[in-house]
Order: sequence, then C-alpha cells, then structure tokens
Amino acid sequence: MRLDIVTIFPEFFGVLDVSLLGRARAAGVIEVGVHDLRDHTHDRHRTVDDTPYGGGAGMVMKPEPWGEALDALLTPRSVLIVPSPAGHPFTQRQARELAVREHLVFACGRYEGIDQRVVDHYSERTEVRVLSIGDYVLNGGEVATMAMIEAIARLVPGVVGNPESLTEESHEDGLLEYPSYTKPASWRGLEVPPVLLSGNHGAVADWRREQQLARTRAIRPDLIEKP
Ligand SMILES: COc1ccc2nc(C(=O)O)sc2c1
Repeated sequence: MRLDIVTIFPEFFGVLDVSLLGRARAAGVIEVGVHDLRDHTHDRHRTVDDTPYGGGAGMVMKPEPWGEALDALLTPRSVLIVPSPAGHPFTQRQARELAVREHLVFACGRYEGIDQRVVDHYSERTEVRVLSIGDYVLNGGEVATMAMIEAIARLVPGVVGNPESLTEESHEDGLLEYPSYTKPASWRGLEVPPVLLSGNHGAVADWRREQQLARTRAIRPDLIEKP
C-alpha cells in the first residue's frame, strides 16, 4: 500500500516513523509520501487560501494548488480521502475497505476547508471519500488523517505482529470489546471474574460475548442493528 498526504503542515507527519507504522514502512509493507501544498503555489507569498465567495468569516483553500498537487499524485487506482466535519462517518468498516486498496491520497484541509470544486472535479475522475472521524470540529484535516491512517494501516497484512489480536477488538464485529484483565488475580480488593480463571474456554467465550453485548447496549445502543 502507498499513502500520500498533502498538507500545509508536512512536519506534522514526522511522527509516522514511530510505532507500528514505522516498522511497516521499514519492512516495505507501506510506503508513505508527505507533500507540502505550498510547493504547488507560484506567488511570492506561496498563497493557498483566499476569502470566501458569498462572504462569511474565515478563508477558503484555493483550488489551483490542490489541482496541481493532486494531479501529480492521483492514478485511476487511487482513493482520494478528504477529511471534513461534513463528511461521512469514518468507521471500522471504512478502515477495512480502505486497508485493501493500493493507493490512498489524503487531502488535509485547513481554514474553512477546500474549495468544493476540488472534490467535484476529482469525483468525476477517481474514487473520492469525504470522511469525518467524529461529530466535532478540528482545526484541520491533519489529526483526522493521522487517526484514519492508524486505523487503516494496522489492518494491512504484515503491519501488526499478531493478526489474531485484530479480530477481538471494539467495532471489529460490530460490538464493543469485552473487559480485559491480567495478573494479579486480586488488586486493591478487586477480583478478576472467576470464569476467567476457570480454564473452561467455552464458558470464557460465552462470558466475553455477554460482556460485549451488555457493554454495547449500555454505551453504544446505536451499534446494535435494529431488527
Ligand atoms: C478545514 O479542514 C478540516 C477542519 C475540521 C475538520 N474536522 C474533521 C473531523 O473529522 O472532525 S476533519 C476536518 C478538516
């Protein structure tokens, strides 16, 4: 998989060399390119934004630098991902779908966002996904991109050491994960649930499923499909 990120803050992504993604890059499982949008400006001030048509507060990112930057990166097999508070929810299902794709290009907006014509133009030519990581607003797309890259990259074969560990996580089966415990068996008067010490794998599996359902009903009833 190749990831390309376009941003006015390329230094923001220096951290991508740490943790599992760093190992995946070193192993050649994932290639990452970070690109400064300002390298695609041609005025003395390297201008990337301007005032919004129709008035209003803030600035809008100009389409020309984005066009030049994305033309240089996108291929017919790319997926262009545009983080936006107005986007579709980024979910584990999205992460799984994107983890098997060959080339992801992230367009990190700032200010009030990117001129709409950029999404419209590329939607005619390639797959574009406008995605939000949650019902809150960030200052730009960089944090959302980092979150999405971590959620996606960890699902790419060869990135996580033990693929088994990916199968019993929250949202992987549509439910929240069960509570986990480790030694000591007793801590500050709190005991590990006895079933987990029983050695009865069937009973442990049943208990864990019940815990998942109870947690999901209590915390995220929206995740439980309506009949
Ligand atoms: C201007 O670019 C932005 C601004 C806010 C924002 N908020 C996101 C979110 O997923 O919550 S993505 C995003 C991109």
